[in-house]
Amino acid sequence: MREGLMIRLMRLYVPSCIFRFLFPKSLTSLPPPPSFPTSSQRTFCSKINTSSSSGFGASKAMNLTKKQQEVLTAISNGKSVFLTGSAGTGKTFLLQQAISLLNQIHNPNEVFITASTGVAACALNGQTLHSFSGIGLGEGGKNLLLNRVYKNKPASKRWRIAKALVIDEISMVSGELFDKLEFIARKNRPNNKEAWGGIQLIVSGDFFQLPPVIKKSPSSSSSSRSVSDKEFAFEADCWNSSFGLQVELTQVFRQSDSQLIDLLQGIRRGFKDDHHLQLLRQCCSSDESSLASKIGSDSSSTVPRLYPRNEDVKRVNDEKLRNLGGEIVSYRAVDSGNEPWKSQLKQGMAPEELEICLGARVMLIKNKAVESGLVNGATGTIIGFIEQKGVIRTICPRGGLLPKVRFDSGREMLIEPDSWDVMEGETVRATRKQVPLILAWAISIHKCQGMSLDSLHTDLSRAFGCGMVYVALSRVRSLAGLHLSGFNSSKIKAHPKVLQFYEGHLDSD
Ligand SMILES: Nc1ncnc2c1ncn2[C@@H]1O[C@H](COP(=O)(O)OP(=O)(O)OP(=O)(O)O)[C@@H](O)[C@H]1O
Repeated sequence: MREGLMIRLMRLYVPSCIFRFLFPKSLTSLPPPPSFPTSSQRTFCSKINTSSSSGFGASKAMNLTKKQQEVLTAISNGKSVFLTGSAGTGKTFLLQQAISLLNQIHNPNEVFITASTGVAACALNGQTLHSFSGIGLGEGGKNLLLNRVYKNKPASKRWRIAKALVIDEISMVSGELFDKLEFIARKNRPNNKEAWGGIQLIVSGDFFQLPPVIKKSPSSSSSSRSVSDKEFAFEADCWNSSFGLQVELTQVFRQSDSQLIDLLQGIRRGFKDDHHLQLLRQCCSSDESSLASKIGSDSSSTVPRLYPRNEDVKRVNDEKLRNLGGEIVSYRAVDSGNEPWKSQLKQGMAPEELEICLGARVMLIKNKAVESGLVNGATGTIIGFIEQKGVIRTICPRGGLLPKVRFDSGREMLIEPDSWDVMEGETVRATRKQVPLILAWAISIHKCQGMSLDSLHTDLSRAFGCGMVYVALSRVRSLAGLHLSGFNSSKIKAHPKVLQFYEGHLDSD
């Protein structure tokens, strides 16, 4: 870290011919400095337009809040940071800024971008935490996992050379795993006795959102230590020594309606306030026909349905597609690269096979034209298929038939294939090429974590566990766009340990 800062400072103050002589490699690998606003430009809030863009991942010209700025300053000072906050407070947005900053401070080949889920990893062009760390499924004691990493040469090299490690969606990493990874980091870096062997750690997520999937061992008896002892990462023994700064962002950008923000803050904490329940009941429409009579059948058919379970998502999308009765056009993804990175492509948003037809409801899963709102999460309808020369023939049927989408904003666009990389430092390890669309009549709540939607309908009758209701509801931008069915206040749940963790000791704005 100190070396990176020194290079940046010298770059500012040393004549370029001398700098090039001193750091021939660094000079070519360091991109221009980050363009986040300086402290004198902290005129946030009033300049923010929260309603115009659809989807997530759009990086418009925005000013950072004081807290967001502080996080970047701490990172450039070499601190390890835990970044949290409720849905829509800009964690992902800030993480993207942090990644470009880290890539300027360090050699990008020594900066590793990971996430606990394939969807989140693909969204950041990173790899899953499991594939980065070389621990396989992560089952077994820490020494067993360490030996597995020692035998995996590329993985132990990653641990040795890492200067910075980014972990997104930390809420889905258990405390048990967090401790094991810290142990592996330290053992691979014996010269540095600090936590994580001195790797700068940038961790982001909201523990009130989806929790880790804990496999209960069938052999565990009451006397043996349960796997759920350290269920959440903040319960890890090494948690506090891992960070120089733990920050909670509190300013919500996704929603601007204070009534909705207040309602979501309550649900996040598992509160069942009468006033909030009353508001939610007003959003209920018992079935599809009552939703249609409430908002009109044209509008109701375009509202994405969020379901807790994948089988419901598949059933609804298949049913709606077949009901249109049009000729199905299929797009088959082309994958390249080696294992284990290639397998991670299957966990991302881009489907192996995309089946669509005229009239199908679709969602964009890549930013196409940020300035016109054609970003990740924008929804629309297929209005035609047009033959195009020069596209990847193996993906597209009949040697180049591309789908044309009319987005809900009114913009139309021919959607060309795009690519998703699994990166390790600056090296591309695997790539999927596919048309960047998914069917959007229905989406799973797990996959929509991170999205912003103008409207949604969610059937919560099969919701399970803590945080699921909160994740579903917090995707919407306004109360007018929120439609519910199967709602039951008993499904609003926050974990008591999470509540306790957020009480007090985080630095918030
Ligand atoms: N400083 C800012 N000014 C204006 N808009 C911002 C700012 N920070 C973030 N945003 C916008 O707020 C929206 C939500 O941000 P983001 O998706 O990063 O939130 P998040 O905390 O990651 O949410 P979730 O937990 O649901 O994934 C995005 O449209 C983002 O561009």
